[in-house]
Amino acid sequence: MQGATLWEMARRIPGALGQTFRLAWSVDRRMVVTVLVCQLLSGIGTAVMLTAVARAMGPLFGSVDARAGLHEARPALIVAAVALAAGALSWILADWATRRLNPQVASAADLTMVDLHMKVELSTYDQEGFTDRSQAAEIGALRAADIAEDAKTLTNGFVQLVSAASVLTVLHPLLLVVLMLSVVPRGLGGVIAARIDYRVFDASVSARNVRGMMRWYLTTPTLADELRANTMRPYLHFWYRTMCDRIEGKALAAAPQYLRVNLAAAALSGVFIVGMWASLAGLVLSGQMGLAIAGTAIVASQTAGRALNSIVRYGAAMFHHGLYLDDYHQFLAQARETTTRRGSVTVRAPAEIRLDEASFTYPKKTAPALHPVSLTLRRGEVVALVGENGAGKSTLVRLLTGLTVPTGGRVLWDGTDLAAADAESVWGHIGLVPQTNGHWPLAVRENITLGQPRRHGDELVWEAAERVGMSEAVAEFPDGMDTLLARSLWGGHELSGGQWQRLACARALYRRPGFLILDEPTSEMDARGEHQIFNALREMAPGRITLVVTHRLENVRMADRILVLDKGRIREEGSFDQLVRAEGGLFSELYALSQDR
Ligand SMILES: Nc1ncnc2c1ncn2[C@@H]1O[C@H](COP(=O)(O)OP(=O)(O)OP(=O)(O)O)[C@@H](O)[C@H]1O
Repeated sequence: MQGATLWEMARRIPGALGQTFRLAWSVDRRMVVTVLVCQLLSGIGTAVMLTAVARAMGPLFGSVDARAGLHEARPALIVAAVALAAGALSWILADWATRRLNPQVASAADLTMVDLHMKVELSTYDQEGFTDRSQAAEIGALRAADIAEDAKTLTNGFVQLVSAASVLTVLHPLLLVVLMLSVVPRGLGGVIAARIDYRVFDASVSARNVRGMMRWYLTTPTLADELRANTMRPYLHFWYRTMCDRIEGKALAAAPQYLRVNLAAAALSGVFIVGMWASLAGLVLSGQMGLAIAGTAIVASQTAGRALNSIVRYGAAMFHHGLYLDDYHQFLAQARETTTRRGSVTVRAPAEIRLDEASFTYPKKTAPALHPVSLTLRRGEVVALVGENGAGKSTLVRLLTGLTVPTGGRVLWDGTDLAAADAESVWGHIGLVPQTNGHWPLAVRENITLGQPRRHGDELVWEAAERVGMSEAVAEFPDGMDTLLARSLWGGHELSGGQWQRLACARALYRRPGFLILDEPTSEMDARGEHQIFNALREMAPGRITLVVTHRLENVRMADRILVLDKGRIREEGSFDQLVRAEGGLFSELYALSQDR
């Protein structure tokens, strides 16, 4: 942007028009055609109106008897009035069609973006600048409807201009040249101002992003207790204010630049307008143009002037919004490249999951989070995965579930390499309770069935709630299964931390997956809840592979096998009794520490 010339920038407008057209065409072709036809009709209306006015001017001003002149001009005046009305009607219809089109364009742009976010590989989130680019693209998506509006007014300006300019050229070509000159400075001014605007935005996109993220932390009820009780407000206020200042500073620094550009453009444009009126007067005084024709020239020049103004204004706006639209399209192209596309092999619920020297190193990290690991999990087994913070447990879970592919080695589900398997088919067999689970602002029923809706009744939903000890609580909610779980929304109900965890477990159990993974599922639960969950796991174990990640080492007694992960390596493996008794072992040390609190 810094180095782009005005010409290069002006050249972007057709591109932006094309992008907008394609977007609008993809959502509602009928309305796009309506807008285009109405634009054309409104232009024809203007041309007919101006030609008729030119015809009427002669008898109106040339005749000695005003009554006779009016009579002679009447047919032309009627044509002018009808053309004017038809033009206005076309414009109104175009406006109606755009109003129908715009919300659809806005939703389509937004939906595409949100959908792509949900489809990209997890590693995309680790790419440098991904969140900033996503934020810039979001602005593009928000502006998509504005651009459609700009495009309509801009193309209308062109149609009007062509009509008026043709009439004006027939009257005297000089007038057209001078008129054009009067608008060019404002056009340049508009484009330069748009460039400054975009630069300001671009310079503050990171600060905006961070501020937007922090805003959630400062305003959400989830953190309201912590924020108040720990007197965090003054520092957070200072922090937020600093981000506001940074954004504000960029905008304020640009204000004098806008002033200079606008003043210069208006002054230059004024000089050319005076020039046009002077040429018109000169032509009349020198006898090269009759007064009647001069009258028509004034009407035509006013129309052409208005059209040119709207071309300039909306061209600049289009250019401005088009820059964001560019960000949007660039982001879509990049995000599409990183959507999860592994392979086409569909898998079944796994009877055996095997890691074959699988390792993983996060981008921009030199040390692997997981060193080459080989292990096998079998259907019917309950395996516990333990280890200290940062040992690599969640990373291992992501590999086993195909959420990420290993950077070395292979993960095989019944012999199928997950790197070549269809990711959706893999995830269809998984039930995952992650460390941080979503408190989805949906009804209880949707919170349990989310991801695997079933048509036939609520029986299985209640069963899942029962397994995690939530059925009594749900029955007492104001609307039972229909209770909306979002305190921030009208009529919403809030759950406790432990209840949310129980619901996340219910969701995973309801899926009846082939591979059930629970990552710290009971950290916020009471003893009864914990007991219920582990009972449910044991009951359901025969039909699936179960993996439990936990720091509460008492809980791993129920596991058939325990894997102890240490700094990205499996250090120990065995039953609870074996590991507790192992002299100098990491598990026995951690267990002893947990007993010694
Ligand atoms: N997205 C990421 N980008 C870079 N490094 C990461 C990322 N996620 C995790 N790591 C690093 O990988 C290592 C293993 O992290 P992981 O989350 O797998 O540990 P964990 O055993 O699940 O820890 P905890 O018990 O605290 O949940 C850590 O050193 C962590 O800093």
